[in-house]
Amino acid sequence: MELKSNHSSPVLTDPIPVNNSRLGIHSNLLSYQQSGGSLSSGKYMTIPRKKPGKLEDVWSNGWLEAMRSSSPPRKRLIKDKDFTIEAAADDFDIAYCSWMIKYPSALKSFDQILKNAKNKKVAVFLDYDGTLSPIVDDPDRAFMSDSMRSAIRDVAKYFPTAIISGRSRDKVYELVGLTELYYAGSHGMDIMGPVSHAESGDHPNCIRSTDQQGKEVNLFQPAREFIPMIDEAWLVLQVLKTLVENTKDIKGANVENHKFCTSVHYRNVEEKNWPTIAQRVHDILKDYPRLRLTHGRKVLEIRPVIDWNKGKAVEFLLESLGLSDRDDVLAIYIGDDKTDEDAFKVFRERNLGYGILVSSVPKESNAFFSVRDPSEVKKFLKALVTWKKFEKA
Ligand SMILES: O=P(O)(O)OC[C@H]1O[C@H](O[C@H]2O[C@H](CO)[C@@H](O)[C@H](O)[C@H]2O)[C@H](O)[C@@H](O)[C@@H]1O
Repeated sequence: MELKSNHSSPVLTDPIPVNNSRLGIHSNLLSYQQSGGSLSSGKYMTIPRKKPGKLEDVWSNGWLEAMRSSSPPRKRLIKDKDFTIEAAADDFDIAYCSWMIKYPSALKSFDQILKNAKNKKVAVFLDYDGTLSPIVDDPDRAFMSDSMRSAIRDVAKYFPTAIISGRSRDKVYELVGLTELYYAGSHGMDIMGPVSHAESGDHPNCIRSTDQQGKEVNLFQPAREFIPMIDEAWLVLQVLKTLVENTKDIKGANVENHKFCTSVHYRNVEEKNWPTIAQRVHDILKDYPRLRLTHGRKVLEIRPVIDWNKGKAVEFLLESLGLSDRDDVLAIYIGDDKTDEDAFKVFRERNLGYGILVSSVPKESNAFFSVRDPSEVKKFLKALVTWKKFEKA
């Protein structure tokens, strides 16, 4: 892929070397001294023992409601004054079908999508978890199937293709393992792309580096225009350590390091302990005004308050690829999570192309179309490739 933009965002080098063994740290795998010096001196920071806040905090600010509604079960619970019953599959299917009037199947609407893609340059943006890999209990085992990998490899032969994930860039690259793609990690705050043209290296936003296999790549940290990212990575590292320490007694809690953001998983935490985990995170964040919280699928995501998200990352990539503000470009974004809504919104507002929501339950979205699950994502990607092959032939 060719990088052409004159986007004003400068680029930083990797500020803090990421030690891969620290990715996906489980709460009880990282030990701390209770007191000590600073991180930079190689010792441990002091983790203040704080007075816990009140549980009312997380009720009143809506965290618990958001936690309960993330990743809803397939069957709906119907609540009555005296009893709770599971809605019958038929009722559920009716609800899903009426929802699909608003968000039609991207597979069934494929001809309509193609009609608009004709004679246009298509760019493909893909979220990772829940989109390319099924949601599983252990984030370290969210593997993509070989057939999905091969579908994406084919897509990248014909279209500029990027993976946009909340995970760290290194982690998502490790999971996908294709050198020909762009990878936007930490919700787009850390972008890596293939070196395909000599001029890419001259790009003002880009520095040349090598990936884990020693292959040359281009690196971008576009949010630098807002704030030095090295400071943010430092802040996230501090909060990560405190989060690990303060959640280690909650069975099933898992804190992941994504370099510019961090995730606190509660998928494996008993629901009765969700208020506790929410309150602990809330108490810690009170001391970090430069960090904010967003909700994902049974995960609390902590990231810098900077005005950067998956939507901005898509805009940045399109511009960098010379595909911005052009009538002959159609972008497609496929994602399943709340953070993907930032991208869907940008797609709608700027008429960039089509957002496709991956969901097997009805939910409100800024996407145009829907698919049920990663297997339908794969079908869609394969169909795109088949169309392009025939168009070229
Ligand atoms: O932007 P994404 O690529 O969708 O990343 C968002 C989060 O994805 C991962 O968590 C989710 O998937 C896990 C594995 O299936 C699942 O166990 C978890 O409950 C989901 O929230 C990742 O582990 C998180 O760090 C990302 O923030």
